[in-house]
Amino acid sequence: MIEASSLSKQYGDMYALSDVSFTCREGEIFGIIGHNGAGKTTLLKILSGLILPSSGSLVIGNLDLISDPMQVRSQIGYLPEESRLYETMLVPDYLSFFGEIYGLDKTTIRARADLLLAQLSLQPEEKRIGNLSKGMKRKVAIARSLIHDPSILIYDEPGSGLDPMTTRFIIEYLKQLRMQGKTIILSAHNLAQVEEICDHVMILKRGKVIVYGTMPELREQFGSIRYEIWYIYPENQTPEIAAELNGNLWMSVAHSIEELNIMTGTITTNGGTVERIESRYPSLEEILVKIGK
Ligand SMILES: Nc1ncnc2c1ncn2[C@@H]1O[C@H](COP(=O)(O)OP(=O)(O)OP(=O)(O)O)[C@@H](O)[C@H]1O
Repeated sequence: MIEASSLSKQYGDMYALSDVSFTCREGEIFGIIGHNGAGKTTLLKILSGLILPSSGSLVIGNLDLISDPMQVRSQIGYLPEESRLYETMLVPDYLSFFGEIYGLDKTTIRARADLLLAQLSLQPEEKRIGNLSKGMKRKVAIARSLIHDPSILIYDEPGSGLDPMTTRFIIEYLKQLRMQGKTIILSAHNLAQVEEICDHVMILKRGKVIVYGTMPELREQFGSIRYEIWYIYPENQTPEIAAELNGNLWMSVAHSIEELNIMTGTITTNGGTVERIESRYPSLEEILVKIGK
């Protein structure tokens, strides 16, 4: 469990983070979203022990990050938004190098590296890192974050700038890691992916938490359900209510059950036949737009 209480980070007079508190349970994927400059990277760097907060506390497992940073760091795998890889190294040597930094023995490093290369479909044996594609480099950075088998993964934009196939691969891999019991905290601009994989989502705005919860909780707080009524109308007749024609079906939107009842009543009274009614929930994107910059 990760427990952040009133974390703030100040640069001069500016607060990159202000009074951020949340709880992340073991084995879940926790998504942090927000517009550019909202404070996501700053928070992820604090969580990974790279920078210290100006105030507040952060307890990871039973350890306090501020008083026991080395111990906490050994449990964390951090994937920065842009990783600097050693371009002239071969991937297995690169992973061995980081395994040694974490104090692992050669046999363990070899076994872990082989497993990670297989899981990530990386067979770049003979290529230097500098000659790999962008997607492969991202996978190497992910392998590096996992070489010491950490229980917590802090990933900054894991799929950014990658083609859809590689992004999909990484999303599926993150789901596998969750099944293995890893706790993952990630930031992402691709909100559809956040909706797909995150158990909890936190929205930051100018360094402050606007809301955090499950997707249904966020929808309840920030968006309202709407109903799409799909119907057939007598030929050459136009509905009395706002509607758009899609093929041979008209579609009108109701924003409450009361409105839905009134609209379906009007449609049937005027000779229309309702084919189906679909509930539409706001997407994370609509919620973020509503919250604004
Ligand atoms: N070392 C620093 N010195 C001064 N200001 C900083 C520093 N690091 C971050 N900031 C500022 O803190 C704010 C939050 O930045 P941060 O990088 O955490 O945002 P972000 O949500 O990750 O943005 P993006 O989506 O663009 O990556 C920004 O205004 C940024 O300019």
